[in-house]
Amino acid sequence: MSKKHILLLHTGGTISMKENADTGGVAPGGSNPIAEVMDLPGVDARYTIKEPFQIPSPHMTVENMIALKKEIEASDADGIVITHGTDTLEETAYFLHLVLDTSIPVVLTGAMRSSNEIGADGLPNLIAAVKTAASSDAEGKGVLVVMNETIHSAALVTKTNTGRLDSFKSRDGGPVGTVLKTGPHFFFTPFKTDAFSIQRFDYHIPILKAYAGMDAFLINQLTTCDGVVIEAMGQGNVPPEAAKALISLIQSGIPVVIVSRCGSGIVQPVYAYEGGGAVLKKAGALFADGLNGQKARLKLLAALSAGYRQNLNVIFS
Ligand SMILES: NC(=O)C[C@H](N)C(=O)O
Repeated sequence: MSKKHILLLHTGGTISMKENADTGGVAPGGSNPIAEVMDLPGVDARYTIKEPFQIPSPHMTVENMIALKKEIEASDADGIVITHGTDTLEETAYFLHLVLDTSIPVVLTGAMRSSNEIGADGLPNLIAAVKTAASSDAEGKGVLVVMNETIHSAALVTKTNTGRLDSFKSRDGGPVGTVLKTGPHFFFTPFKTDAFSIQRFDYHIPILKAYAGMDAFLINQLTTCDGVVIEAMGQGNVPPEAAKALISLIQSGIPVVIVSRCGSGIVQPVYAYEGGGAVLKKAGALFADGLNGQKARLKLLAALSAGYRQNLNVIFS
């Protein structure tokens, strides 16, 4: 059998950084240490290696994500691995999950420790990601994230811890698989919706967080936005003054998407008191199931870009 052809796209992040022995600071050096690794032990594949950019992932933009989409669409590889900073890895993974129309494996990975730190996880993560991308078992599963020998769906995974190697978790749905010495082993196939055919992406969609005593001040500044995501309390509730301001945004035609600040669980229009989810829903707020704020924002952006402005209640149902 011929070797699988893997397109490796390096974008930066800690996986490509080194710790300065004198200052302890972690930053990109002159060259990307992970891009120099050509011979991955235990993997039988051939590679095309590209480095479209080398940035810390807090610098990642939707434009960068679109550039990755184009690289993937232009490639004839059997599988794609993207190395990425972990801070926004889930956002790039989820955006690609929403907009790519492909069944080949697309796997993102990164590192919690830079290449010369004790316990550096970049190389083992890269090997596990390539093993996954080279497996036909990974086809048709949407975009995957491989960290710490665990395979996650881009739709479910989030970074849960600032520094631990096991930071990436799929809190509600659970991981979709694990990477063994022999290759990936899947527990189930994650649900994947049709790809959004995006046109433009210059939308202003801020994310707000609800807090006890939240008033209208911040929300009233958002009258020129294309949409707002609010990390509401519990199942999707906000304080009364914040609710009034959100409802007036909705009435002026601005989509308002409700997620929960809990970090786990599904938002539901349960509570019918002032500011409760049932009242917000009745006023036209959109509920984003179990998505976190940063993913709900990308879903709204993709839906607006694909022309679903009048059907957002179908997309967020
Ligand atoms: N572990 C990491 O990659 C974090 C880094 N700040 C980044 O996202 O670029």
